[in-house]
Amino acid sequence: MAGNPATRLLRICSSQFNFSKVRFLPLSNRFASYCNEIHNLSTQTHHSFCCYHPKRTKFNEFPSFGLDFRVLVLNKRLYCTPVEIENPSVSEHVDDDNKHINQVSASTNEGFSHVAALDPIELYHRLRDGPIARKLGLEQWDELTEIFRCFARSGWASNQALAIYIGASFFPTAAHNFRNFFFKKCDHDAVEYLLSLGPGTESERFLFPLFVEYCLEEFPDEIKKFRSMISSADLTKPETWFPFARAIKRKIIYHCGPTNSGKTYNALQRFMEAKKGIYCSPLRLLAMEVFDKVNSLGVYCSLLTGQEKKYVPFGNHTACTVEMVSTEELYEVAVIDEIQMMSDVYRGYAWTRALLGLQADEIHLCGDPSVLGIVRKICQETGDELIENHYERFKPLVVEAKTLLGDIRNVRSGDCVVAFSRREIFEVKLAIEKHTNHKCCVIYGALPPETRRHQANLFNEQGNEYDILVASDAVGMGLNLNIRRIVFYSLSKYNGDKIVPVPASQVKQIAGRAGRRGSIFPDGLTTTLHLDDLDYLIECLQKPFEEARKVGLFPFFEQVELFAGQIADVTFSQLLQKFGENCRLDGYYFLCRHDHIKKVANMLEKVQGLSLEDRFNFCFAPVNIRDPKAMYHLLRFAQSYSQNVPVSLAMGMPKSSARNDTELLDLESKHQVLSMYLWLSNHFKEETFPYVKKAEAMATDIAELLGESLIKANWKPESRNQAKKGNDNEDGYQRPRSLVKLQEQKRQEKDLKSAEKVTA
Ligand SMILES: Nc1ncnc2c1ncn2[C@@H]1O[C@H](COP(=O)(O)OP(=O)(O)OP(=O)(O)O)[C@@H](O)[C@H]1O
Ligand SMILES: [Mg+2]
Repeated sequence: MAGNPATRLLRICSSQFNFSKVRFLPLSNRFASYCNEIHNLSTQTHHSFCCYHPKRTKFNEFPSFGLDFRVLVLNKRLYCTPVEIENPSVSEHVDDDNKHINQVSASTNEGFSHVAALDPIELYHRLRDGPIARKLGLEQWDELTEIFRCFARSGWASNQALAIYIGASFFPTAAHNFRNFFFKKCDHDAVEYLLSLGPGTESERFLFPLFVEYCLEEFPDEIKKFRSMISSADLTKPETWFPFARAIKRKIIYHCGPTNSGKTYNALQRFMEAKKGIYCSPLRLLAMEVFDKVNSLGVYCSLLTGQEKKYVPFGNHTACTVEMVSTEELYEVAVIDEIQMMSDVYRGYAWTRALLGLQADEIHLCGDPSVLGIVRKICQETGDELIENHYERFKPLVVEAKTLLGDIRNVRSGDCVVAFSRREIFEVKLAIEKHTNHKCCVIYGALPPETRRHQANLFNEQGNEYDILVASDAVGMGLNLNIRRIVFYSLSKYNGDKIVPVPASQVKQIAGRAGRRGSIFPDGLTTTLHLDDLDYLIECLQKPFEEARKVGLFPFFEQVELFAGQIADVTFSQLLQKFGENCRLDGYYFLCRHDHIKKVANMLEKVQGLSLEDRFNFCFAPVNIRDPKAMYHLLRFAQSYSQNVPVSLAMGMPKSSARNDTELLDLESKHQVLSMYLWLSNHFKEETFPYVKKAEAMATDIAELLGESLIKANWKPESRNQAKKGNDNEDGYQRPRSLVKLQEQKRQEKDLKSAEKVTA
């Protein structure tokens, strides 16, 4: 149906129902304009509209809980409350409620059912001012108790109550008091009507408007408090957070396409031509790759990551990690690489912030099409011009149907074997080096970028024996390596909770590392170790990009500080928790997950004397929360900082490269602590972190030791949590098994069992 939601809504109302009154519950800013429009239309259609809100203030003072709104028809009134965009359309709701109305009117023969048609305000006043209770029979009492019990537990009612600033935590109390109020009065008709409806949806919808009136009258303070809290946790309209960027009419160019299609290359061409440019990378390693490449082409470019600043004199260009980008400087050209990361549950906010906040005449976004729809909407809101450039892969990626037949000994020169855990990576390396003549380089997340780069170079260079790369998904984004074929060792990974299939988008990204244009293998191949996994690989590669429905946001410190002013006596971690529960977001934004931040916040709780801002910043330090040593050092750093004493490194330099996996893990851990020190020195007063030079030198040495260790590494891996035992025996070679297949078998067994149960 054409027209905006308000017009559509009104058309539905006028054509299907003969309403005399339409009543709105408090709504969003955006909804205010709908309301006004409905108001105007009401005069044209001769319907009378009663617009309602708790504080009798203007509509445009109401907050939003979403972009769209939900319409409920109750007792011949239309209730509109905002809902998330993916909820069913207006007309569906109206149709549903139409049924309800029909049911209600079908029972109007009963003497009591006229209460259903009463104005809820009128009915509420009747209850409030009426005489004290009539006696209820035991059965009636029980039934009515059950009806109110259902109401107090109703997710629907609790959700709707947010619109009048009854928070989810207060809702049960409010519902309990409302129940007592109702029982005290026990208006005959209302009770009879409720008993005729019984517990459930219909009684909830009958009670809700009365509940609203009751709350507005009884809980003005709670409502006020919740309202202030809500408005201080307002993350709606994030585009307005960057007024300077809004003052510029920016040109956004979306380089949209699959991997290895030249997106970053083309964006970088414009970057290098500009007088001043910034390149935002998802990874330190990729920022370094661009830094090297651009400088080698004669364009002076600096490097900026959380841990390092390399200023190139006279350089007007910077390659940075996306978290580090400044929204205060002016650029001619900015590049935001891997823009689809906006929808990443943990880090998405950094991309969203860059897109909304960058002050640049031209912003080049490179990525797959998954966030194109949202970028279009954002550009409409910011008023920026959007140009879409679509790309195809230079050469198609070919799937090798033969696979490695479950035998890792079938690897060939130029292969990159991808495994999803550190343990597997070393198992693969060990097996390949033991049973073939190949040597392996390794790349995984816990290695410093310098070591990863060193390993990548060793693999890229021809003429040495290191012709196989064994890597984790850390190899997946944007990097250009000399890979002929990507072999998936498995297609399942541990997601922190359980083993799950690797998502299709990630499989595509990783497979896209094979056969890069300009590399010595321009024709890319991909396959799996196991024949059993091949179907899943093909399925992933064929799957169209899924459109992201939301992109990430995270509050600035100032927003958290404002919120903190509304809540007394909570720890910082509780504060973040409460912010998460109460913040308001527009329909296509979500609040990024921050479990790891809360974990750090909890640990730092015992450190006294840190300001809220210091705490906030410490929580973003890059630390592996599962590594107790790293957590211990972070705590120590924070303690020294809070006492304003120079933060020491307190760490000895390892003498030699690792001789076993424990020593390797120790080197990784030590490097991560140094990296954290450097990060903190860049984010806090420099004088409190006086050992930056020493930390840098140690980090470089450890990265080198790690490189040496990896070349020698021929031991069995130990994971940090030595959970599962490997399946290879001591002497011979045992083929690994397909996890996808195992899972599938398990699922089938489970299905079979439950089917047997059913037939039994
Ligand atoms: N027009 C070109 N001339 C020469 N080389 C090019 C050209 N376009 C791209 N390349 C090279 O092809 C390779 C892949 O290009 P690029 O990195 O831009 O791909 P992409 O689409 O960004 O891939 P991904 O999604 O994996 O990041 C790079 O090594 C790049 O230098
Ligand atoms: Mg790229």
